[in-house]
Amino acid sequence: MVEDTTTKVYTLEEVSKQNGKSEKGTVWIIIKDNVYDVTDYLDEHPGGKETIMEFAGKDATKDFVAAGHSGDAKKELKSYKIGEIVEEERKKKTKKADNTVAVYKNDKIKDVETEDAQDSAKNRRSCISIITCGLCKFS
Ligand code: HEM
Repeated sequence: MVEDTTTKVYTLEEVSKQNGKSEKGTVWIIIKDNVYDVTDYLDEHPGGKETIMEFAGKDATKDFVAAGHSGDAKKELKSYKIGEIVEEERKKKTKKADNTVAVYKNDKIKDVETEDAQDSAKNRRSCISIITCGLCKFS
């Protein structure tokens, strides 16, 4: 039998529908652009069912990280992964403008300039240096 290794991708809208209110009562959450089906974990959660239910169908990254979960908790989380968020809707490395990308740094999202933008900034700086030196010579 050939194992299916392709990762399933979901839109934010698809995840938002799995908020525990459907007929099956399925609960999905998003942590760092990964999608987890935690339906069977709710009653086991040492932090309580309601803590997770608050994020049913939503992104729980900030609060999951803020709770300071142990390595064991992170390992456990992995076993509930069912897929990832579609590229265009991911928070990590989402192309923002032509010359910036959003990246995760210390669990905060930050826009950084791409190499092209950094190169053009360097070129601008060296042009200014040449003009300044020229003006100094003639004064
Ligand atoms: C949805 C967001 C989540 C929040 C806000 C959250 C919050 C918390 C909090 C506040 C505690 C501390 C409970 C206490 O000390 O009384 C805790 C413990 C714990 N949580 Fe969560 N939790 C979340 C999701 C999850 C998920 C999805 C898993 C695993 C599948 C998980 C696994 C654990 C474990 C194993 C503990 C025990 C302490 C530890 O090993 O870190 N949690 N959680």
